[in-house]
Amino acid sequence: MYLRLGSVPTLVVSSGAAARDVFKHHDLAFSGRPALFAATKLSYGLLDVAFAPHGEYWRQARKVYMVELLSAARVQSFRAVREEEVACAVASIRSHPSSSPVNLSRMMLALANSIVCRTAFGGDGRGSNDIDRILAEAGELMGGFSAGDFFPRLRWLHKLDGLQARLEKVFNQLNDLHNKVIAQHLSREDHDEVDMVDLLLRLHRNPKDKNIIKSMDHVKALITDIFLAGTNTSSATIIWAMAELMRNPKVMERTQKELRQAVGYKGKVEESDLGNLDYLKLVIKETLRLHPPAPLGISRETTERCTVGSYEVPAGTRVFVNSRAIGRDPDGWSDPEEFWPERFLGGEVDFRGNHDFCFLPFGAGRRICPGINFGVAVVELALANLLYSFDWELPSEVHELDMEETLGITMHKKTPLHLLAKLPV
Ligand code: HEM
Repeated sequence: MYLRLGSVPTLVVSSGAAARDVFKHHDLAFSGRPALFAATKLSYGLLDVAFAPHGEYWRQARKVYMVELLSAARVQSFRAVREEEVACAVASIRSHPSSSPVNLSRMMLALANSIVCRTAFGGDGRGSNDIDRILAEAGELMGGFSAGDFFPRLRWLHKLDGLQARLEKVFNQLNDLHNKVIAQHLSREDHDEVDMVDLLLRLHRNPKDKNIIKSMDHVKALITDIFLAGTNTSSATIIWAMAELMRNPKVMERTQKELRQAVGYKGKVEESDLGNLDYLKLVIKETLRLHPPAPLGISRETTERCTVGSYEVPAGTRVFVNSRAIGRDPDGWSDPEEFWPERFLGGEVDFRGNHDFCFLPFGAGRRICPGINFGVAVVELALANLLYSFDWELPSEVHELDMEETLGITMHKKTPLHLLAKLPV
């Protein structure tokens, strides 16, 4: 679909066939990102990965993520943090009166925030309402509408409409938070537990890598990315999965049966159990097909002119890959609107867009999400423990769950998910 949004030519990729053409034949040309108003400020002038223009800095900074911060081994090293935080969330649900519904949406966002906070900043990650508030505001500004992004010549308007002032305020709060955390890290002695700030400061001190992490602004920008890309996406996925399971009791029953048989009576699901939970993994894939938490990804921009199908796409075109529409494309999926995890049996469809490009919850190509291991680890462990530890019921006044979605960079369930948690008999 080709549109003109304001003065910006815009292409929306909304079928598996079009996505295949883009990512198989033109991935390089589609690897740019537009320099959006809020993102440019909050990323310290595009020193992050998610919004950095395609080029040498982005390549090197992304390598820092892939090798140092988000590799499978590094994600594994944060296992204790995930297990402790999930256990804490389960304990808090247990202590909640069973006759009153739990606000799972709020709880899962707090859980994702604590996990990301502890892996990035160290410490206990809790009692950080300030961080949650700053991140929520920053995320809202990143995903919100800004006229200057569609009429670049009118960016000066944001001095008058309050957007610039709001952005400055949130940026300063974020920056103060980073300064505090960095100062704490620089002043402490050698210690065993290593967090992401430690790793980036080490790279900053290492002369070999000095050309990548040149300044503290680079450290702050890379950590900001992890927060903004890693919290809402994981919590939204857990909530959509729980909502679908409530609407599909047979799938719920099968998932819980698998879990309780595989884990037995030990009282909690540990990461070492996840390898035996094949059906749970199908449920997560099916959730991401129907409800990709970043349904339009992060907007891209073509770096050169190219031809997609029979259409000329000029350089500088803004591009959205609509993974929500692609996941429901009737040419790629039978009964696409149905929640049916068994469709993924056989396992050849993975998260990396290798199924005729009909399943792209993490994007595809050079700019595919580098946080897949991290995000999936959080979603699997949290969901497994919620389903193992409790039987879930709708509050008596709710007869059917509404599945309305929010608009924005992250697609949440519009009304928070409130459920009754019962201890299994
Ligand atoms: C369920 C969880 C997640 C989903 C569904 C998700 C989805 C996405 C999507 C759709 C993109 C855009 C890719 C593209 O342009 O093709 C993206 C990019 C990105 N994600 Fe994720 N994400 C998740 C979790 C995470 C986590 C946990 C982190 C970090 C800890 C992370 C970090 C990033 C970064 C840095 C980018 C930008 C990559 C680049 O521009 O090179 N994401 N993600």
